[in-house]
Amino acid sequence: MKYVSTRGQAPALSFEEAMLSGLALDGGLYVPESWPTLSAEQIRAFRGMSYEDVAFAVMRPFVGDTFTDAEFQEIISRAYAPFAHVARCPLVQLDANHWLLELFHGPTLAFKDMAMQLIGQMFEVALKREGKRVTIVGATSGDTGSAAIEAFKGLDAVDVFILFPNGRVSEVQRRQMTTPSETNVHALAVAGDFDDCQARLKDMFNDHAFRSEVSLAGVNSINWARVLAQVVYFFTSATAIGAPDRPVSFTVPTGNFGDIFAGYVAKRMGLPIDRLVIATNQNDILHRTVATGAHIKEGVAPSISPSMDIQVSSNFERLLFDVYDREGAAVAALMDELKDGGFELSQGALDRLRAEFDSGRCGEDETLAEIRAVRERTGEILCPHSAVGVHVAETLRDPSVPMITLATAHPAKFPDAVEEATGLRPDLPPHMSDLFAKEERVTEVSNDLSALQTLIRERLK
Ligand SMILES: Cc1ncc(COP(=O)(O)O)c(C=O)c1O
Ligand SMILES: N[C@@H](CCOP(=O)(O)O)C(=O)O
Repeated sequence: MKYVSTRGQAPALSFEEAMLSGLALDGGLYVPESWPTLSAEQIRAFRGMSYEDVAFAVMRPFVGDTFTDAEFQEIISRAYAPFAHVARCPLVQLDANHWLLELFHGPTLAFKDMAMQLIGQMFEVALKREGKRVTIVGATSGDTGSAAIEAFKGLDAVDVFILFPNGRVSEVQRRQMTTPSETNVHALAVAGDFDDCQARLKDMFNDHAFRSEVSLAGVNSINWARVLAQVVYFFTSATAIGAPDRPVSFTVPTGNFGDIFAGYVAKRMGLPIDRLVIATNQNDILHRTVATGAHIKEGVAPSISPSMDIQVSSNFERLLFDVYDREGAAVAALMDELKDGGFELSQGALDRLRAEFDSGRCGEDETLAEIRAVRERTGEILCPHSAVGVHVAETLRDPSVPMITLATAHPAKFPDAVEEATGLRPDLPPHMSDLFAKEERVTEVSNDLSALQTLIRERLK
């Protein structure tokens, strides 16, 4: 399996090369050159299998000869061992035909662990074998950063720098990033929003001299391996409630479009998904795009679901590549227009988008009301991101088709919003009970590429 850039101007790479290099040299994102498929019989056999065994079967066709089967099985088993739930990500029933997929039982309490724990193991094996050392730089609106730090802290072959928007993550998220004492971890509070952090990260990748000087690597969903690992739970959850013998729909709280793109990949691989529903908070560029065909940036407005405070949705580029018939030049032209504010989808591309995706938006008051309503109706306590998902799912779903909404973070990461909605302040689990007692280590930086590069160079000395 080879990986090609969405902008069509970078060399095709193997899985290992794509994983270790992150962004393509032409500024595009790597995608598989074709979508491998699984038969209905293969998918049906996932029922009753362990998460790890399904993960192996789903991801194997993408990995090529980067890992032997035995090596890959070992990597998967080490990745999911620290999860607090035997199912890794259990389904919880909300009503007769609506389920929550709880993706927050990993060490940092967000769905990012589902992929990041695996990537940590894959990087470790690949770097050891190649005798390489890398500098990981990540951009985060709160959850990717803590998951990356957890997965890579203390590793000899890696330094990890995380850019987060100063003052725009929850206190739990910030402390998860600033309290680890391992010296290979560097938390950088950037004067800007998440889009600024992600833009500076991409600038670093596009500065080819800097990129090779520091052996830059990325673990955001820029990295194909991140998206791939997230495909697995669409299979485990859908087969648990009857796929492939009945179609299932998914609602995904969306920001950078990585998680829902993973659902799209599962569908391309043969999983019978009826609708993929994009759920946004008030930062609703993706909802506006589906509704109107115009993909126009507006400023990021801070919300109570801060991890989705994103207007430049990186992985939307991967979808554009497919809906524009895999023409890199067309995608590159759209990305140029986006720098200047946005673009209009062609009618053909919009039709293809709407053939797969529905979308909805959930405002601040609706988010609080949804947390309250679900608590009263079912006893479940949702984080604000998951509440955005449930609200949109309830508004749009066809009651005759089973709906699975992704619950992307533990409510204790966002206690203020949960308390405002329900009067209850959720507790952190025991392994994080000393989070507020630990000393923080953080560097405040301006939203400036060369300042960031200088800081990274100095820290690496
Ligand atoms: C808790 C939470 N929910 C939802 C999202 C949105 O996921 P994606 O960026 O893959 O669309 C994120 C981060 O992006 C998140 O941290
Ligand atoms: N919500 C994310 C934003 C980055 O997304 P990624 O999937 O590209 O890593 C976060 O919490 O950091």
